[in-house]
Amino acid sequence: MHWIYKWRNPKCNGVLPPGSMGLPLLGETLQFFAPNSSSDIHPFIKERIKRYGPIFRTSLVGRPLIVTADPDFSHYVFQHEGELFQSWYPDTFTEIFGKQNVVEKAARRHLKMWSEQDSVEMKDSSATMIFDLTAKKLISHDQEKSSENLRENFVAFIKGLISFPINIPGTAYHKCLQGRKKAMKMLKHMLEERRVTPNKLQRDFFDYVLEDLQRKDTVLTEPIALDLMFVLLFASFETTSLAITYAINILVDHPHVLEELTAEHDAILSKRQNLDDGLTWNEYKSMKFTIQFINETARLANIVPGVFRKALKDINFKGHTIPAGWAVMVCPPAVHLNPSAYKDPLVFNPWRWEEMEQKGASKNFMAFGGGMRFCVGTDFTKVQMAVFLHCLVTKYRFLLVKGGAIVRTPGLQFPNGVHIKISEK
Ligand code: HEM
Repeated sequence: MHWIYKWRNPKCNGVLPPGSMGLPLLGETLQFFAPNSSSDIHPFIKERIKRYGPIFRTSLVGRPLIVTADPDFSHYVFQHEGELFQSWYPDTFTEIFGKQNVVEKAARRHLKMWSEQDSVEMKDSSATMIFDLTAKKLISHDQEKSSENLRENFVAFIKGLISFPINIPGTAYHKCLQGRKKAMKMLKHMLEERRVTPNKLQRDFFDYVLEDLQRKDTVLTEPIALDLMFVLLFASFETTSLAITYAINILVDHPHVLEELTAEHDAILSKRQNLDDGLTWNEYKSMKFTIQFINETARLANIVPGVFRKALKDINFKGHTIPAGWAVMVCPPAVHLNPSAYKDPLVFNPWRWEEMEQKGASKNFMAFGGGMRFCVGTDFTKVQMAVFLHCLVTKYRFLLVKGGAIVRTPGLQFPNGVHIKISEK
């Protein structure tokens, strides 16, 4: 009884935010992961905001946690990185790579291939496209030629990312650790090979990292460099492919949006002298509606349902105390679906971005995080999506053949896939 009492009433040198710690050990994990098919704020969060307000406590996967749906507190968490809060992810700093013609070539090649099939499942196919491209640019990994399945290791890693830390064979956590271990082993092996035989013909991001490792004034160490490669590969392919799939799903359902998008891209081609030339940076910069469309996609897709931090000290905010050591989950969907920030928040309306901030983070838009750890891949993702959409709408038409339903667990999922038929115009 004493133990249960202590579980339900954790120690705090002030006033803990209201909420329930759920069952001993399990906490409220099962409710958090319960699938939900609405696009609205996940019922786990919505019910608790109603009951306790926008900052509440809970326990997930064995950890005490403060959830914030409060724009001010979420902003405060992002702004005090390193001082009051610390990320749960490995420390990395990086620079993003890429020339858009590489992206365009990949998009054209894949679209052509897909148009020759009866139908394609967008989530899997776009993940393959993005992973192939990123893995090639970062580490010259060619999935088709390699005997090892690097992507499979990342999929296992992602699936177990938020799970009970029980490391026995069969659990998602165990598979996650194994996935990371195998991927890290492959990366380490590559690094050792590269040291012996540097890549001279076609340099990739790994070569730049290796070069930096050899400099005297570098802050990089081998483990940091390997972590960096791992984080970049992991962060890039699942997120962007979900965003592309969500975008296609939207276009299928919103012909007037597709019409305006197509008009913008047709206009780009009509101004170009040689149609075979690739997209230019200026053309990308002129894609005003496309960027509004991408922002609205990021707002409603809510690909990252929670951003995690750990409180470094006791923190007092708006009458609540966040005890040192507790985890904090900033909840972007609650901010993105707040009717006082977005009129009719569940309606897909890219035109609303005409009056809103066009890029970056704000208190009301945190699809890519905020503060010091703001997503380094934001611009790369936007370029990738814009180039893909350009290649798609200028040359192809598409229709949904099967699937398209959305479930959140609470991460975005397409349980029956999004099967589309693509054909040349
Ligand atoms: C739709 C696509 C994407 C979404 C929604 C997204 C979302 C996010 C969010 C919310 C964060 C903040 C995490 C935090 O504060 O703890 C983040 C960080 C990060 N993202 Fe992305 N991301 C996307 C694409 C990418 C891509 C394409 C890359 C790399 C090529 C990338 C690399 C990173 C890295 C390395 C960080 C960590 C930065 C740090 O910890 O300092 N992301 N992303």
